[in-house]
Amino acid sequence: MADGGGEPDQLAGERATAQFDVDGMKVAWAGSRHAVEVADRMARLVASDPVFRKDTRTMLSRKELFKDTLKKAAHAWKRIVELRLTEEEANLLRLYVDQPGYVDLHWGMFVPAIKGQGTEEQQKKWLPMAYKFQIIGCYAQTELGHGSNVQGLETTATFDPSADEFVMHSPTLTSSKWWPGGLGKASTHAVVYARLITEGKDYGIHGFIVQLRSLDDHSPLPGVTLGDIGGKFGSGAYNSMDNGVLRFDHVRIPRDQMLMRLSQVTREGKYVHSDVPKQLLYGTMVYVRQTIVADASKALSRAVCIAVRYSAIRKQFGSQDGGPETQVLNYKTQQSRLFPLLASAYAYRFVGQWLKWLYTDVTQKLEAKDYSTLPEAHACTAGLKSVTTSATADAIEECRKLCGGHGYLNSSGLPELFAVYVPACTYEGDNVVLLLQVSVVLHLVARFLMKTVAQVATGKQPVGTIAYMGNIQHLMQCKSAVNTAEDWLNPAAIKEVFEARALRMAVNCAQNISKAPSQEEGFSELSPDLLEAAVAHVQLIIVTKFIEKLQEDIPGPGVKEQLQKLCSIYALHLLHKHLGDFLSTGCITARQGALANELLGKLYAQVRPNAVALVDAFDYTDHYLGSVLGRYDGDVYPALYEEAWKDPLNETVVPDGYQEHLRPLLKQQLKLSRL
Ligand SMILES: CCCCCCC/C=C/C(=O)SCCNC(=O)CCNC(=O)[C@H](O)C(C)(C)COP(=O)(O)OP(=O)(O)OC[C@H]1O[C@@H](n2cnc3c(N)ncnc32)[C@H](O)[C@@H]1OP(=O)(O)O
Ligand SMILES: Cc1cc2nc3c(=O)[nH]c(=O)nc-3n(C[C@H](O)[C@H](O)[C@H](O)COP(=O)(O)OP(=O)(O)OC[C@H]3O[C@@H](n4cnc5c(N)ncnc54)[C@H](O)[C@@H]3O)c2cc1C
Repeated sequence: MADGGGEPDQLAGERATAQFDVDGMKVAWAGSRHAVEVADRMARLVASDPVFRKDTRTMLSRKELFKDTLKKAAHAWKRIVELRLTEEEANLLRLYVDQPGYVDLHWGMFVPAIKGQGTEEQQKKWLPMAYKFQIIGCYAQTELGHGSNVQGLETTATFDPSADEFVMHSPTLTSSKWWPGGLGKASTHAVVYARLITEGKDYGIHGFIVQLRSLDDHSPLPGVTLGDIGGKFGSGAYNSMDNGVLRFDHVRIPRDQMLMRLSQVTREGKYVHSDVPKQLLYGTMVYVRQTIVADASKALSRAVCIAVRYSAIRKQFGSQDGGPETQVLNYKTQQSRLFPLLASAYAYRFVGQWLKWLYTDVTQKLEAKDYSTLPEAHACTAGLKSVTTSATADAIEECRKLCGGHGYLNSSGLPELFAVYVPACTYEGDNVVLLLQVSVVLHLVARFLMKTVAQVATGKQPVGTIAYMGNIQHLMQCKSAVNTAEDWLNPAAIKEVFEARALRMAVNCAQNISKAPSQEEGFSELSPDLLEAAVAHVQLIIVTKFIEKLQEDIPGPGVKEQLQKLCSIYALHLLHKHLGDFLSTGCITARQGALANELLGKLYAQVRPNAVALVDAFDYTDHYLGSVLGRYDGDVYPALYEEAWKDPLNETVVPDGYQEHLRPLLKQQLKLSRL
């Protein structure tokens, strides 16, 4: 259709210019041919089922939206059972249903908490019921008064040896559980985090399985107060989730409902701690942070897919002499805003795959009672969760702007995507609080290295993602050898400057902290700098994992070449954005910074003919994208026009309220004007 400038064939033309094998890229993105096939099958299953429609979601009231979520969750479960889907297939089906709801917390946190913190006996008792949805569970940790400070939680679980029971109690208003997803209306059970008190002593935070609602009529059990905490940011979006409030008034649970893998309370009330680190109590959060990194690439790639396709369709200016108008994707400014986001989507995908591997490796080691890699798992999940979610939230908003006015319409899919995504910067650990955790590690290592720099060759070397810090003697004084723009294509040149920048920032902080009256004061004063050092370290991890991915065998004509360009764009756009860090730490000269920028411009031009194919490789259905601007066929304008008429405001030609408020006003003004 050429009417008004919308040209669906435009996307076919774009696809024809691709210089690589899109199927091969789909495999690189998904991780394997099998993963592409399963994802594709599940996405189509959801897209073809009318129950899973979501095009009018933002127009529903909160109550309608919540009921719709219950319906979709029940229908998804029915399909999972009927089709005997595997765990992998079921997870994908839920992903493509794309509506936050209680099931996310049931599978994502309640089940993992019992698996990670329950004894074998407890797992045998509770997991089969959870697997069959005979009970629905949530993760009730955060309270009205404390979220980040887990050790500050106030809910109590006091052991009563006369009854062999714990008494769960909310002693203050601020001890009310507040935020847990699925708690408000759906869950029958929760893993509740509370202060364990036995023999008159407070042993700190522990997990307990608590039944909240009757399994007969869903009413709250005696002593339990429950409700939803109220509407949240945006229309549709996370309002499908019943984030809840919970108060206990001396509610009794059997002793064996304390999660006892890490520590136990005996029949007599003795507290016994196993030989495992107490931090394993936080294991569910580590697991979820790892999944959140993988989710960042999904959310970002959706936004980028919409913005790239629409930018290829949208035309503005350039036709004064009667010639064709310019596709906005051809504007260098559009490319320099959009292509780093495209590159980031791929970067987060690969670092997410690596983090999943790391998490699995650490879990296996923990099972063999090797706890040495726990701090690395904590720092990597915390840091990557923080950096990828903050950047993704910003990027979705940038994609909205890249789509001009139409990006602000709900039918573009971008406002809802942003509203659903942005709390990822806060939940599962506020991003600043998590980065400070990373900076503690960096500071300790930097301080240790500064002290031992003379013996570093013989001393204990840092390992894992901080291994580069052991190369302190070289990295503190090296100068980049880049001399031409193309020199920046060398991954070793990139890695060296990213390592030098991260290490020098950490060492600068450690030096400044050591000048403070106390380490605590120094840490507090320097915390804004420590955050930046932590970001530099995490960006280095992402860059390194992208470079390592490119060392693997990546089949398909042109696939690796495209990924190499994206890797360079990812790293060099960070270099450009944080040029101040690179210059002030003396890693590069201003000229080398300018050369990096020069290369970026050339790389954008090389990516341009491949842009649409690079987002096609995400393999998203129109249903999952949920955007008239991002449609696969590019038929944007008729779809926008049609979508407008679905708005409830257009159900009548003359609006409700005309008789009461518009007509009298107009009549009054008419009378006045006749006077
Ligand atoms: C798939 C599901 C869909 C997603 C939906 C999302 C739904 C959202 C759910 C939630 O939000 S659940 C609630 C999440 N809450 C948080 O994330 C709270 C954030 N706070 C914390 O994680 C921690 O308390 C803290 C801020 C990291 C630490 O605070 P503090 O310094 O007071 O620590 P301590 O508790 O005293 O421990 C210190 C010691 O432990 C190490 N450590 C901390 N966390 C971990 C961990 N996760 N794993 C391993 N180790 C950890 C920390 O580094 C210290 O070590 P040392 O220095 O003593 O060696
Ligand atoms: C949509 C959503 C879903 C959620 N789901 C769940 C759930 O299922 N279960 C559950 O238990 N919880 C859940 N939560 C709660 C969530 O985990 C907490 O909100 C989160 O951990 C942040 O804690 P907070 O709210 O106490 O923030 P605060 O810690 O009060 O943060 C407020 C500000 O203080 C700053 N700050 C705090 N501490 C420090 C520090 N030490 N140094 C510097 N700055 C600091 C933060 O950076 C932030 O700017 C959910 C939250 C949201 C928004």
